[in-house]
Amino acid sequence: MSSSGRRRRSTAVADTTLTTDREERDAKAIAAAKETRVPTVVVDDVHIVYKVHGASAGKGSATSALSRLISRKRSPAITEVHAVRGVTFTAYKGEAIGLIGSNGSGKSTMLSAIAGLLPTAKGAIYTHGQPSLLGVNAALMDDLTGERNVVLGCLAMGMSPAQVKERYQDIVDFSGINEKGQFINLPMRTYSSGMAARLRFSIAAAKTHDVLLIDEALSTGDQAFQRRSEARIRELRKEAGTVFLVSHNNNAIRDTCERTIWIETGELIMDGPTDEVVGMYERGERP
Ligand SMILES: Nc1ncnc2c1ncn2[C@@H]1O[C@H](COP(=O)(O)OP(=O)(O)OP(=O)(O)O)[C@@H](O)[C@H]1O
Repeated sequence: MSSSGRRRRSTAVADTTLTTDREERDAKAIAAAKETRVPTVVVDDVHIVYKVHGASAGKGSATSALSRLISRKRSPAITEVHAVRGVTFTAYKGEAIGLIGSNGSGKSTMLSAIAGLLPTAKGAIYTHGQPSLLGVNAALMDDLTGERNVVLGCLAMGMSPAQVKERYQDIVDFSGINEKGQFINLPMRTYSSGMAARLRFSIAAAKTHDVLLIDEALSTGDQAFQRRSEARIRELRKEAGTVFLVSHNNNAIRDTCERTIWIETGELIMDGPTDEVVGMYERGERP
């Protein structure tokens, strides 16, 4: 065999070992979570429907809006978007669960509903403890400095001023915002979208959450930050509750979550060990 052939084979052997290790880890984690059996989130046949007002308003231009005003025509009918269709699953304490699926499949909608930000049209969601949604849109104030946002964000999460003082430097260091200058003293509007997302993640990750819902936060940081945040998610999981992670980065899902739920057009396609589910998703297969 040529040396490159040998190299290829040894890489393949290493890959298989990695996969087997991961499969073993995932199976153990799922079994442990089921053994302790403390359900943290129960999603029972949930349907979520967005109601879009004036969606069929013709061209949607200023002229057509003005002509509607002048002619006093009633606003057009409400259009419904059925984003989640009969999804059912139970999450247990200590689990980190990945949510995957193509664009518009309903992942973010599902997270918002678990966080209690969207009502269900049918079915119910029960949570044990307080779910916290950490999305790329989590509210920080653009005109305030990073420093003020850290303080306000921590207070808003229920930390005491003394706890904020104690954790402040760790949060700034974790975010890496100051790696390229004293950005923490500048208004948030001067941050790149990646920097802002890193700061949001760092603030939310400073606290132990009962149920932490993370929407795409990991894909915005650079490699070093992604590694730090993956390690922090593992810690958070140990410390307390359940972590949900929505991401298009399958490697982040593989490294962070032992269980994955695959949603497509609002329906649950598969729920099981990450390697199995992500593997099928990547191969374009269906169970
Ligand atoms: N505020 C909204 N109003 C109306 N429809 C919405 C709204 N937000 C999402 N939708 C629709 O709901 C469906 C699910 O969207 P959602 O954002 O949950 O998907 P996603 O899986 O998170 O997508 P992506 O991977 O692109 O972030 C899509 O058809 C989308 O167009």
